[in-house]
Amino acid sequence: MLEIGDLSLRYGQHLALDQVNLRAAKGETVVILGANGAGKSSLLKSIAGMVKPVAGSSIALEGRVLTGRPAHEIVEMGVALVPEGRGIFGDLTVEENLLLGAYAKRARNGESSRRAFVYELFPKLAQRRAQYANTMSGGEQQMVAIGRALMSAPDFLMLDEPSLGLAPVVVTELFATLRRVRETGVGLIIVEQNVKVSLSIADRGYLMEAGRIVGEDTAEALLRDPAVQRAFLGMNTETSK
Ligand SMILES: Nc1ncnc2c1ncn2[C@@H]1O[C@H](COP(=O)(O)OP(=O)(O)OP(=O)(O)O)[C@@H](O)[C@H]1O
Repeated sequence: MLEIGDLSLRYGQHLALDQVNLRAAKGETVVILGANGAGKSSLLKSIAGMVKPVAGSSIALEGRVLTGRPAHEIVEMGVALVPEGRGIFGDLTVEENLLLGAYAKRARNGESSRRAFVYELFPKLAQRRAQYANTMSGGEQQMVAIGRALMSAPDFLMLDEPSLGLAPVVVTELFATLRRVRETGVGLIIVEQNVKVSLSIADRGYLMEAGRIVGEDTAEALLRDPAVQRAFLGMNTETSK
């Protein structure tokens, strides 16, 4: 279980996260919804150790404290982030990018079987393992980013806007693949603007507004929630009733 308690984050005077509470279990898929600037990326970055939360915040994995640890230690403890914009190395090949993901000590055993799993998940990467990452399409680069994160043998995989800039058919494929990742027992925490497709593979979701969690429910209930439909699914629930 990944447990976040009273997590707050400041950028100077700006309170980007205000006492956020959230939990996710291994094998569970949790989606975080919210408008631009709600704090979704900041939440993932805090968990990943890329920004430092306010004292009193708590982030724990199976009871072990993650708060305040550097990013590489958090990867070592089993939490990996696929950042917004992917963060892959364009002048390295697909395979070199994947191998960079396996630097964690926890990933040294079973490195070749994990690589085989990534290539099975993304056959296109297998065909193009020697191609430079910056010559790949947006969807393929997203596969490289996810593949690289999986190479660290995470218990929890966090994804920041994985569908950004991808064609609808590519998004559908990507989420089908994430469903397979989840079947391996990995917990998924997904920040997504594509609410319908992300809730369709999720177990639960959280709603964020101005740095706070303002709602939490099962994915099914959120899909039916008029407030979610109005805010994120472009439905006019006043007239559709
Ligand atoms: N490095 C930073 N310095 C100062 N303010 C920041 C920084 N990063 C984010 N913020 C601010 O913190 C708030 C939350 O930003 P964050 O990127 O977490 O939101 P988000 O929900 O992920 O939004 P988006 O969907 O647009 O990416 C915003 O008001 C943003 O302007």
